[in-house]
Amino acid sequence: MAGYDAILLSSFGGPEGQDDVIPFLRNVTAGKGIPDERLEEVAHHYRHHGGVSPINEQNRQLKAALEAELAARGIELPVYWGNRNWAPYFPDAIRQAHAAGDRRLLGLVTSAYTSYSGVGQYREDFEKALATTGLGGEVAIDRIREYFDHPGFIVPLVEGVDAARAELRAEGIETGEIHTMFVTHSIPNAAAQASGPEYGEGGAYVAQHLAVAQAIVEQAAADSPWSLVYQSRSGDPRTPWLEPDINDAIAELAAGARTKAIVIVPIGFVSDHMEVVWDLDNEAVATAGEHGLAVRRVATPGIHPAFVAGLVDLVEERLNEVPDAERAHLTALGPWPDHERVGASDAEIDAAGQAGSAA
Ligand SMILES: CC1=C(CCC(=O)O)c2cc3nc(cc4[nH]c(cc5[nH]c(cc1n2)c(C)c5CCC(=O)O)c(CCC(=O)O)c4C)C(CCC(=O)O)=C3C
Ligand SMILES: [Fe+2]
Repeated sequence: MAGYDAILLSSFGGPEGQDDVIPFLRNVTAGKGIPDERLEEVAHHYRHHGGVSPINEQNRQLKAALEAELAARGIELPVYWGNRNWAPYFPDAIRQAHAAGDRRLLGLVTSAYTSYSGVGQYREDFEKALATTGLGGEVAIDRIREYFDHPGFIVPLVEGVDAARAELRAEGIETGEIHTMFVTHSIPNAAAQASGPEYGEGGAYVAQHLAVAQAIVEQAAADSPWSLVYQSRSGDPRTPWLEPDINDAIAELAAGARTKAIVIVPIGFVSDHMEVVWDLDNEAVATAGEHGLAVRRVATPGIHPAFVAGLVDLVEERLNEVPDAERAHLTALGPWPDHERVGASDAEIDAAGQAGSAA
């Protein structure tokens, strides 16, 4: 059995009051060239919600749910929580783990797909946090694989699609009149390509989302039209990002005679955070209404028991060093490979441990 001492729940972080909004946005956008206009617009989304992003509370709940599931399975691993952009920050979480004697951390990232934001940047975050704390020779962080096609992630979405379609049919809308619209975060075309050029146009990022949409359509037996669309673009307007935008896609669908309702399925995010409650529940739902379409927005996995259980399955997969051939996955792309360790080697950890106990 591979040795791990603890889980590091790793996330984005969000503001928890009006005074946090601008400092948070400065953390997110440091050196990224987001236009001021876009920042003001995004600040307004947070301001409208009292300056509070839902994401931290969702992570507190996820941490508690993971702890309960681990305890129920008799797995004695503490869960630490660290973020990229807001407290509790990664260096604090790592210091806390180290102080408790925990050295080998298994990073559980709240991001299901391959992208710079979801993978490369977390790796850099871990490296920076180990450098900041000076613990790079004593603490190791292994990261759990991308879990976009793990049943724990897909099953809650299938349930949501089923329920939304049943509701619409109960209102007299026929199956063929319902369009299932899968939506994820737009990223620059070049960034999508860089996520895995061997996967063709749009790289691994687009390939993974298309595969997830297809898997959900199959499992939900949603035999009506569907598409993959994008939300929340930012950056310089002259830079090409993944399209179509969800609002444009809704307007185009409404122009045809066939569609009477859309089911919006946010497959890009693991919880209902600000991009979901603002860009989807506010803007996209309003766009659908303006075009006379009925609309349902499916919940993200959040703390659905199947998702929590799936995450703990992913932890067990690493603890038990389960071979690739036996790893759960629902698309032909999976199981996605594990990542290289960040920080200390086992030999360094053992050596530092002995030095510590000798002192
Ligand atoms: C792929 C992806 C994920 C999913 C994977 C992952 O989880 O990482 C994600 C998650 C999130 N993004 C979030 C918030 C923001 N993202 C921004 C900016 C950007 N995101 C991008 C992509 C992604 N973002 C990109 C290409 C940019 C442009 C600048 C850049 O190249 O980085 C900005 C700046 C303003 C703006 O441009 O919108 C904000 C405030 C929150 C927290 C929400 C809350 O508070 O509830 C979460 C979970
Ligand atoms: Fe983002």
